[in-house]
Amino acid sequence: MSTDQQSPTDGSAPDGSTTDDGADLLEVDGVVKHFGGLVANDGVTFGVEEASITGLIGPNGAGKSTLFDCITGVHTPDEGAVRLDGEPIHGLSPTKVARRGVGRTFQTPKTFRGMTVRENMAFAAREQTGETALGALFRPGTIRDEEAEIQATVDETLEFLKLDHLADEYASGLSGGQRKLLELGRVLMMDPRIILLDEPVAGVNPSLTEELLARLEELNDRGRTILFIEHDMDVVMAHCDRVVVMHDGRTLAVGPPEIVQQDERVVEAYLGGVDR
Ligand SMILES: Nc1ncnc2c1ncn2[C@@H]1O[C@H](COP(=O)(O)OP(=O)(O)OP(=O)(O)O)[C@@H](O)[C@H]1O
Repeated sequence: MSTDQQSPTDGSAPDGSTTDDGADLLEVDGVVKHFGGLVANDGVTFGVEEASITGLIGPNGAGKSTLFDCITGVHTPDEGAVRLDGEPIHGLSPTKVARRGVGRTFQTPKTFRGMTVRENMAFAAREQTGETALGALFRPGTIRDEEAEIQATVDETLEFLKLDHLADEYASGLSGGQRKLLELGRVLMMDPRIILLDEPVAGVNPSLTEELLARLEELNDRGRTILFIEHDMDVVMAHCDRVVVMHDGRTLAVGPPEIVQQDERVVEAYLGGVDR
């Protein structure tokens, strides 16, 4: 990546690493991803500080979802590295990346519609431990203890998300916003170090949007690191400590929202209509 993609006023070093005090939990380092002749990610570089809320923004087609796919093991970058706590995670399978502590939600939530809310949550925890039927057969006592622990965490998490009154409803009966909360719940059951959310409030009604954002803030207050893609600039400005702007597959700017919002290249590329 050429160094001139980073804003000199953006709080990041020319190579995209942060110069703030906090350590970067997630490092995206020169990630390149081609689809045939199309370069969807072209040297994307930035860091996500531990216990921060970072927003990833950029026009349609900027390469944001592709980058999430490169971070979470759906795609292997053609070049560059993704590190969690200093350890490379690029090239691992999505399951392995999840087990390392990277949780992810999708634009369209992935829940099992034929399972109840409670079953969806418990299933996510079992997926994370990789428990097999054969293993369960040989360790019945341990499994009973683990199961009780899972159910207790399910109850606690549903209460936290204010979904406890829906515990025995089928996921198919939930609204879109409730399904997004359930998907967040499934991710929390995996106890991730960092949560990646792809447009968490898109298409969610205003009261549930507030609920979801409040839950994210609370998770962050408890030390959870969050990276989310969002098109709603009011949400980004109100809730993010740092913003990463992507354009044409590249990192255009990285920094605090109020600084990034005033970066002329960002305004030109993306924020033209935002009041400053
Ligand atoms: N699997 C794929 N095969 C071919 N091209 C792809 C694939 N996935 C993404 N692309 C292309 O890569 C570019 C970046 O797409 P991507 O979905 O990552 O952008 P985005 O910033 O997430 O956009 P949006 O905000 O619309 O979701 C686009 O030109 C897209 O058409």
